[in-house]
Amino acid sequence: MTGEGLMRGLTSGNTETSVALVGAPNAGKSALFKRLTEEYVDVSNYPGTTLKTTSVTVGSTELTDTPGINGVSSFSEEERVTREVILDADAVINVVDATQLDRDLFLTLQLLDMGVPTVVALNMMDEVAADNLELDIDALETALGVPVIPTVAITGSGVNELQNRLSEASAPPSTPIASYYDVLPDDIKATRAEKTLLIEGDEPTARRVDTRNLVADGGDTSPAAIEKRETVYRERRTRVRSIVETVEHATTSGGPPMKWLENLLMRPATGIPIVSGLLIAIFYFMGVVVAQTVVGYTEKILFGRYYNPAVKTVVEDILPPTEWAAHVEFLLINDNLGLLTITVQYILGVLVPLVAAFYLVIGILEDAGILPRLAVLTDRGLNRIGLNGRAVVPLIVGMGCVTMAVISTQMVGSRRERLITTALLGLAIPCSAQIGVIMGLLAGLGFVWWASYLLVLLGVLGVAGVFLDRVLPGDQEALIEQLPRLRAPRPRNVARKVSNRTLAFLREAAPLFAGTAVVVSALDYAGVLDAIIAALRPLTAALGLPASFGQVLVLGLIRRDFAAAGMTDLTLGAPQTFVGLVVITLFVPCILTMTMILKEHDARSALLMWAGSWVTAITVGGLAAAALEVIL
Ligand SMILES: Nc1nc2c(ncn2[C@@H]2O[C@H](COP(=O)(O)OP(=O)(O)OP(=O)(O)O)[C@@H](O)[C@H]2O)c(=O)[nH]1
Ligand SMILES: [Mg+2]
Repeated sequence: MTGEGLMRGLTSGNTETSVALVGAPNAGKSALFKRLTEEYVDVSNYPGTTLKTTSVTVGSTELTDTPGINGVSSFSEEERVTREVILDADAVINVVDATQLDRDLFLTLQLLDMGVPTVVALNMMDEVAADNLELDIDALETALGVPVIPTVAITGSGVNELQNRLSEASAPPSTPIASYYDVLPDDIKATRAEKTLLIEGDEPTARRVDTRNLVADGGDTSPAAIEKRETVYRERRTRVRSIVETVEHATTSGGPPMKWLENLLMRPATGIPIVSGLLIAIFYFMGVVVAQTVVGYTEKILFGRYYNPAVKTVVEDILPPTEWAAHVEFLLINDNLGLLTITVQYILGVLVPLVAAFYLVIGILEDAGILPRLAVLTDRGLNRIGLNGRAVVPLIVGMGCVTMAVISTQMVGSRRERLITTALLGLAIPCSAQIGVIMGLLAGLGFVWWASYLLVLLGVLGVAGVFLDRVLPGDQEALIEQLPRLRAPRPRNVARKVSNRTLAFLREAAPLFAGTAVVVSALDYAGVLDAIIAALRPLTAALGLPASFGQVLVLGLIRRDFAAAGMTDLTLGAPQTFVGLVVITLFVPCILTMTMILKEHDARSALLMWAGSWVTAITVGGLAAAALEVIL
């Protein structure tokens, strides 16, 4: 679209007109917003994608994308946000899902009752035919008394006409609700919108308009007000039903095309096997294909064989043979965390593939409408450890890569649950790099050791989950998911998301990680790491392990798989190996993960998790060593 006004007719002079896209969750508001403004916003196949408003000015029109709502009352945070935008807007584009008229027209009628100038974008028109429905658009236009424009936001069909007819935005001069206005005091100073909301018992409106005469006491939630609201709602529902009956007709029998799959997914007997299969596939793709094969290649071949040696040669050639240059050289190209070598390798060779793969999988799940279903099916089990079903993806992803999982806690919802998920991930979920080595060592010891290891981990996971659930303030958040229909993911949308999110992630994470790496390198150079190894001697002795295990732990501060690999270099008996493996699994997250925890949470939580891992690892390891002493 070009720079002329979005609403050609409504625009008067240079003053700006504000137009808001308003509609039910998942109706396609953001997809339409993208079409109208060419501005990137997230479009996903689940309700609640948009949580904040986004505004863009095109010509002299400011267009705002809003969080989805089912009505203009002020109950949830999203409803409050959208309500304010509606009250301030000169006009709204009411996005209606054409396959959900019964649900969506309630909001439409409410907007019209409020007298908000409205045009209706009748979206998802492509799915109407697939659902074996037929809509009489002229009849709908007549019934509503405002323009109704059929659209398909993802293809852009109808968008031009929508722009052309925006100037016709209007509301009928009067609607059935007007008959209730006389219950309000005569001298009340309120707009038509405010009067409507008052009758419906909207609290912020009651506070804004002087309602002292309106309700004697008991505020706006008095029984009288609630009764009015219910009457108004009931009548509006009746009007919706009668409109739907006139405009919607079924063509042939049969349901939406993916309905059978939706049914299979929601029935536990079939849903749980399908979802388990899916989770295994995700684990395999992220944990094996990407975290091991792809990253193995980028790390060992691209960086190990070509990039790092080349950079080293160049740096060594350039720097003069002086003492200060030796310091600089260490910071730049040391083999643990050199700023130009290993740090770049971690960011580009490890993080980028992991993060992009994660966003790819999530993008596909989001677009297909699978995420909310995964959450619903796993909700029960996760409730026991203070989480809800939305934590399932991070926990699975964690077995691939804990760093990636910490990022994926973004989808968990409440801060409290994100903290619990992150803490559990950091504590007791080994990442794939570790799992490989650990499984190898355990396989050598035999099944009993393997099973005991698993039991210890699950025990720690359970205890830690229950503990955090108890001590963290706040309540567990119930999972309320409206299930979107299943749709084929759109490659372009997924690709766009992957690149946008990966770049955004890199911009934030790369400097943070580089900073951490320099600090750790400096500590290493100053001999602090060696001092730590020495200081750890009493601890390793208490665990019944040789002093060289201290070295393993210090490697583990940097990367967990370094620690695991370090274990293979030690010659230990079965009980010692077992204790050592338990300790390095529960031990602190790697510095890449710590960087992410720092980015996603606050410094205090990150430090607590880090310290908590030390304590847990040593305590559980010590207990295991003591128990083995008694048993064996
Ligand atoms: N088939 C079809 N799919 C559409 C159409 N418009 C949007 N979608 C898809 O519907 C889903 C929801 O689109 P969004 O634009 O994110 O919906 P929204 O109204 O912004 O949703 P919230 O932000 O959650 O309130 C996405 O998967 C879109 O690709 C359409 O006209 N036809
Ligand atoms: Mg949206």
